[in-house]
Amino acid sequence: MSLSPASAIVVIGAKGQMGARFVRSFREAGNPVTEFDHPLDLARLPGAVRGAALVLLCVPITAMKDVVALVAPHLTQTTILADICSVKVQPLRDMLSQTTTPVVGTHPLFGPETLDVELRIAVTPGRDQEATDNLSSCFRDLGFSPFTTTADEHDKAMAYIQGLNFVTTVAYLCASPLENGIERFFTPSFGRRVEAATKMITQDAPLFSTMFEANPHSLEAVRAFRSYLNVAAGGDLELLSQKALWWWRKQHDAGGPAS
Ligand SMILES: O=C(O)C(=O)C[C@]1(C(=O)O)C=C[C@@H](O)C=C1
Repeated sequence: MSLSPASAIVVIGAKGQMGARFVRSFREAGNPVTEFDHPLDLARLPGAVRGAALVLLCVPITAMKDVVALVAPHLTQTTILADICSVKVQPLRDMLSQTTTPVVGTHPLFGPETLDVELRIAVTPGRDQEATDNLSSCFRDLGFSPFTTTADEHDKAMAYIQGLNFVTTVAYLCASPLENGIERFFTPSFGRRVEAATKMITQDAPLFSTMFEANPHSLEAVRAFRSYLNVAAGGDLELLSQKALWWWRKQHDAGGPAS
């Protein structure tokens, strides 16, 4: 069954910031949306799930297993179960192990307030290719830009894009002297770095810590970073700078960065 503006949608975690964003998008497209949040209304849940074309789990990764256990008995062969967690290997495992019906993993690569940029969503097939295709085309109709990947490729990339971004930012700020009056020495480029880190550290730190723990590639990313810090400690910044230039040259290069 393909998803259309007439399809009934259930959003669990609807009062969370991302859940609320998806509720709004589906409603604007005309979809009837039934909202659930913590604590789950177990009297309403079975009927809503049975009549839904899509059950979208917008719950923390730590709650995934328990929430899937409550939803799974009411899923039908025509209902797609999907999540929006920032890692994909573990949530897909939680969904697949407790169901026999269509499953799709997704990760919106933006925040609840992101506007004015391409809103990309990583989509990782779980069970039933048609469900992946349907959900991707539904996201496209809502104005998002979905692309398909595997759970492992996703988690590996996000260990660097999100995990290492967080780890290196907190470690860098901790390593910098925490002294009153240091603001006097701020340069524009350092100011931009602190500004870019503000939401991550002041609001999203628990989210990033949870992602780090749940991503199987986190430690390998930290070790890779540490090996480059060792090169810096040996003084070879020329080598590091040359290698880092790959990020700006990669449009022209066929391969990856020179090792
Ligand atoms: O709020 C933002 O602007 C975000 O980008 C949020 C952000 C991120 O910082 O990486 C946080 C978690 C999601 O998995 C995706 C994006």
